[in-house]
Amino acid sequence: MASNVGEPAKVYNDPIYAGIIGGTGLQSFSSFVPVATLNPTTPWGNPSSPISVLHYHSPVTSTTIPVAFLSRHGLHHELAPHEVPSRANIAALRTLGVRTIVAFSAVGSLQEDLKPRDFLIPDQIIDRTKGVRPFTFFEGGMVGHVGFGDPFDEALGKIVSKCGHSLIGDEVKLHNGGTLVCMEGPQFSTRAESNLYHSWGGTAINMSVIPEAKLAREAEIAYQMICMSTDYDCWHTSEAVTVEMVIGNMKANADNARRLVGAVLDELSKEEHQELVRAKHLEGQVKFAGTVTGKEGRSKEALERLHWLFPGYFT
Ligand SMILES: CSC[C@H]1O[C@H](OP(=O)(O)O)[C@H](O)[C@@H]1O
Ligand SMILES: Nc1ncnc2[nH]cnc12
Repeated sequence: MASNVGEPAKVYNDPIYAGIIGGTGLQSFSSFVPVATLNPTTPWGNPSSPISVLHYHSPVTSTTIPVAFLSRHGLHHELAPHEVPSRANIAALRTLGVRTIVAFSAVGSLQEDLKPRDFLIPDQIIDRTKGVRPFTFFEGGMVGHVGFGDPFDEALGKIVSKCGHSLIGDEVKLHNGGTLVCMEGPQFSTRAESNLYHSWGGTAINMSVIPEAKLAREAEIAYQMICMSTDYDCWHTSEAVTVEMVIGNMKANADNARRLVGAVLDELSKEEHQELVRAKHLEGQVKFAGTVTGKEGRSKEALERLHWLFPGYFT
């Protein structure tokens, strides 16, 4: 509930089905109305940042929907890609009710056609992280295997793809489909690596989609990343990527990101998408995917953690 003294409240009692994860250059969403600031804790620690509950009023459906916003690298970008507590982020969002996440990322382009400031809705991932980030909820005495052949949610991806009309600027394009390479970082790629990813047909590169997308799948959350191209990495003949380049292009494009989210929320607030926003198509999947471990082999600690995330799923 919103407090009436001008400050956002510290609790919010209604379910929040839609979540936004902001990345580099997108640490807040000031165009929506802040109604609560939540500081949840989880069995996997604290999320990257407080979670802001924002109200979005859709001019298309004349409804107001609550959205949970979380800043991936912290409020001031203090967390490196390998330090992002993705399990806590996804677990905290799920526990608030979130079943649909649109996640933003600044990416380097691996193909000529994807120009800096263009948007990309990827549909595949190549994982080049190094295994140093915690990447599953299922460990320590409870094994689980979820499908990840299509790492993004197809239905949600289609909705986001339909919203390209919201972007302004003659040159700005929204590209549908493509392969996102996720590297470990925090250093950018070598030129040999960048050439390799380009030759593989990778579309873009970042340091964030793994393990976020894997954990969202484990948490039965429909997840789509929206990539904003900021540079041509270093395979291209133009100037090699620098942080200034990334931040500069992100700042220039932040308005477009907000417009795109507005258009996506206009769609998601339609009656016909209510099952999707609640990820009804994913509900219960993990109950079966997570029953590999026989009852005698299940550890009490793992069961307790999973019970927190999926009450009633595992005994
Ligand atoms: C600041 S350049 C590299 C950094 O930018 C991207 O962050 P995010 O995905 O959170 O927007 C990329 O993944 C790297 O973490
Ligand atoms: N070139 C690049 N490599 C990895 N992550 C990035 N994020 C933005 N540009 C990037």
